[in-house]
Amino acid sequence: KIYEDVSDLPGFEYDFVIVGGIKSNTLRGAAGNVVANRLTENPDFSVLVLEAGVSNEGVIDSIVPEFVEDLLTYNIYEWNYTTMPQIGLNNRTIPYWRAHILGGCTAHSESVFIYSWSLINLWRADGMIYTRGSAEDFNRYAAVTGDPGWSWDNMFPYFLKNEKWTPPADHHDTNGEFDPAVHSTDGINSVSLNGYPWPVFDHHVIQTTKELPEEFPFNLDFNSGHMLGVGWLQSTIGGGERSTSATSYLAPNFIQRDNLNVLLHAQVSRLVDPDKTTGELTFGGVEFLQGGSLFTAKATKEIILSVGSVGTPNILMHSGIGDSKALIALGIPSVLDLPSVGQNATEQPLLTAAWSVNSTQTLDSFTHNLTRFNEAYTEWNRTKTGPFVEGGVTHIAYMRLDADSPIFENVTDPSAGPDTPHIEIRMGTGAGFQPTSVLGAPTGHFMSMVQLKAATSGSITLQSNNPFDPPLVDLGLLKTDFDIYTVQEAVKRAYRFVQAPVWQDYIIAPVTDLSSLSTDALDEYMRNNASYASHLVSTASMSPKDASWGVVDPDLLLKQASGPFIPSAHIQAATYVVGERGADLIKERWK
Ligand SMILES: Cc1cc2nc3c(=O)[nH]c(=O)nc-3n(C[C@H](O)[C@H](O)[C@H](O)COP(=O)(O)OP(=O)(O)OC[C@H]3O[C@@H](n4cnc5c(N)ncnc54)[C@H](O)[C@@H]3O)c2cc1C
Repeated sequence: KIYEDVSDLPGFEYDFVIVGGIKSNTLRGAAGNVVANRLTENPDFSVLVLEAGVSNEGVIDSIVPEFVEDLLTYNIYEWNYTTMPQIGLNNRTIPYWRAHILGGCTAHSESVFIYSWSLINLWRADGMIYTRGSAEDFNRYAAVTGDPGWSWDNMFPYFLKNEKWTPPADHHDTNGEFDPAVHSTDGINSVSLNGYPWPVFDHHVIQTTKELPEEFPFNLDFNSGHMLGVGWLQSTIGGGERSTSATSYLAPNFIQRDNLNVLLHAQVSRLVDPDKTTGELTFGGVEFLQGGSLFTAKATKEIILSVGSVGTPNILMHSGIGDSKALIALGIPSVLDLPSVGQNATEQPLLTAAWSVNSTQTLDSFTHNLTRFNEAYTEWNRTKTGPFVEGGVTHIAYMRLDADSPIFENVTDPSAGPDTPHIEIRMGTGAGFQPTSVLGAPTGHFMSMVQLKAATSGSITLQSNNPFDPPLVDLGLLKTDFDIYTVQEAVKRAYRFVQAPVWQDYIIAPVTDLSSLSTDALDEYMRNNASYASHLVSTASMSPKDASWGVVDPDLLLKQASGPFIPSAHIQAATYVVGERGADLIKERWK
């Protein structure tokens, strides 16, 4: 059952208390709901999920795939963080999106509409993109943690357990657009190919893989563990609606379980009642705030912290778990000295390139024209079909830097292996990916590409001992030579992509000609325009049981004394399977 008011809660003691869940209308908060669903499969377990955010029920921007970023502008669905000045971005501070809604960030990812001059400008971030990462990514997790359970072969069944492969909204023939052998129709979370065709643009992309097959080979399915090449986008969308961890794992049939309780508007401040008498540190429960009052929920078996990569270190540090010197300096008594808490914060930088095009078959036709926008919305409302059933991206290209790239003279290759990309270029019709500041007046028809990859390192730290003050978020964007080199190389690849003969009559001109910029000028452009992919990881990193670094052990248990590796992908799929395996590990401990 989902409760809005603490006074309706059946009690304050449960077997498991899960902090952080997500409801359906935004795009995040994936893992907590997965664990809640799987634990309550056992009717003997009682579970409480505490979620600070609001309900996703009926939040239209979290349901219509095309409205992906709207929620980012509505403050109640957002934690409203702002980053620290980013040295690599010429000291810019930027808003850092984190969902404040049931379903977490899976419920609030993509599109911001700003209505002005009767035009609709769209600045698209990211959303619903379903990419699992490379087999090598997972095999590296297994090797680094010393637990083969995290290998690709062992995690693959969890992808199938999570995923419910669904026909696209337009029911088009999907033959040749994915590999059914690596998908499952038996899972919980809907995944589909795009459900609205862009025949002209689609043809140009696929034709490029034929005209430039060496640099841009076609990849039937980048979710097979082998990501390199250009493939059709897969998204967490089903029946023309966004699928989130709240809509899938907390769907009505699951939420009716008597042993599953979800309390919204419950912001957890810290873990309470630390006890070291048995030699092992335990906590008795969690303290949370609702309606101006503090309450405590007790867990008799386990507390599961699943509050995302900003929230998790924040709660740990306010509970006295972290770098003890830094905590004591803020007046927080140290309970466990774990200096890795909040460190290694790893994000993917993102830069956009856009071109005006000689075609009216673009998303701009709908987003720049209120009449067509309303027609499309009406179609979506009536039949869950039309251009609003997807987020705007059509394909993704994954590629590696050349093995003899000069950057490797001084930097060790950070990728997980030779079958793992350094660069992602995702593409689609429309100026949607282009910040309006770069585009100017967003009239006309465009196509755009987004480059991301690389790995930066920042941190989540505290500004005070008040758990309700926002933490300090440093993404460390574009701080390293490798990141700068890789984003520059990604820009060059994007321009080489559109040099395939097929684009000749289609492209009119780049919005900003990045190919004509000198290395220094491109560097400056990146620093002034780059953003992030919303893929923060590693702030509570996993390490081998006996390692002196890290925050959790390979069983996902907080370690006494416990290297950031971001998957070469968007990260909701990885989050879902960590939740799935995490639930199995907990069930195993308590069977
Ligand atoms: C704008 C955006 C777009 C994205 N697009 C994509 C994409 O296209 N594809 C993809 O694969 N990934 C995408 N991601 C990333 C993906 O959504 C996240 O990796 C994933 O949701 C992480 O899940 P999580 O459970 O770790 O944390 P979150 O999703 O952040 O969930 C944490 C939950 O905990 C709650 N919480 C936090 N603090 C507290 C507290 N103190 N007390 C109680 N509750 C609390 C939050 O409100 C939230 O509901 C996107 C992320 C964003 C922000």
